[in-house]
Amino acid sequence: MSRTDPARRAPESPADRHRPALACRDLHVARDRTPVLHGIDLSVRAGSWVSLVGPNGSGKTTLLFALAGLIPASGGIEVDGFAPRRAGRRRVARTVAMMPQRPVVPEGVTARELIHLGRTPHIARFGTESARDHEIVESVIDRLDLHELAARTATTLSGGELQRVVLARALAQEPRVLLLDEPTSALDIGHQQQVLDLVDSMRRESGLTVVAAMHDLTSAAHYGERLVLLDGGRVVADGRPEEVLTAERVEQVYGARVEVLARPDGPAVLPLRGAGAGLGEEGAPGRAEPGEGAP
Ligand SMILES: Nc1ncnc2c1ncn2[C@@H]1O[C@H](COP(=O)(O)OP(=O)(O)OP(=O)(O)O)[C@@H](O)[C@H]1O
Repeated sequence: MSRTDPARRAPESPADRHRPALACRDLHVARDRTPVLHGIDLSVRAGSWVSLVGPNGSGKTTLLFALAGLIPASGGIEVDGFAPRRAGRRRVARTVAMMPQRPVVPEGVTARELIHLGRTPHIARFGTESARDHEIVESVIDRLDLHELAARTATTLSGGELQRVVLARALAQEPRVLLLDEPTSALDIGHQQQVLDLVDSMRRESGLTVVAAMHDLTSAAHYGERLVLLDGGRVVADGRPEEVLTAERVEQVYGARVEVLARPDGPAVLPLRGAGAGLGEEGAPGRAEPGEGAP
């Protein structure tokens, strides 16, 4: 790892580890004049990973946008000691990076140029990129194994390829707080593991604070030391993964029948097939008619 590796940025002191990197109090947000978030209280310790879970439309993206200062909200928000809506855009962007679910990609830029955009808040006005900026970008490309994609036009990348490039842009930003919105939704299982492990190693190495909205409850539980469950724009459970993820709660909130297995890395959530599934279905494995196979 080079000296300019983003993971090596500004190690946190022990005191830093106990202060919240991110906090909101009685947060209310409306989209198109419709109330979406109803009084969210959240305090996230610096250097921790909080997984934000909840059904479609429960308000995860809206909460991430509000925390990043990208949309108006009433109530207090503090990120690394300042209110993002009152701070300048450069200051916010030097502290918070957001990896959106639906990235907007400018026409005609290569993947490498897109990743370089992550350095913008660190470059002086009217200034140019330094050798260090280039080293950071190359280091991120290296860690996410993006060499083969770097020269490609970003709009031609597959959904999963683009998702990794957009994460690279967020990491090149060297944030103290990383907000991830469904960071692995388009990735195969190998790349999911690569991306989540990389973010987790950066969290451990440099005290990066991670808040990640995730639909995969098992990954959310294995990487997050804390789960915050949203439903209808309210926090309905907040705690350690094994406290939040019970089969009863998943059924109540998601309407899903699951089995929750206790695994060494945390709970694993296994969806169960619907009642009657697999009984007498054409070609279903293990299909057996009464009496069939009897000696
Ligand atoms: N720009 C907008 N205008 C109007 N309504 C919006 C807007 N953005 C979000 N909403 C609504 O706000 C609610 C919360 O949406 P949000 O995207 O925050 O949910 P989510 O939990 O991230 O959902 P998903 O898991 O499907 O991504 C939804 O009912 C959504 O339709």
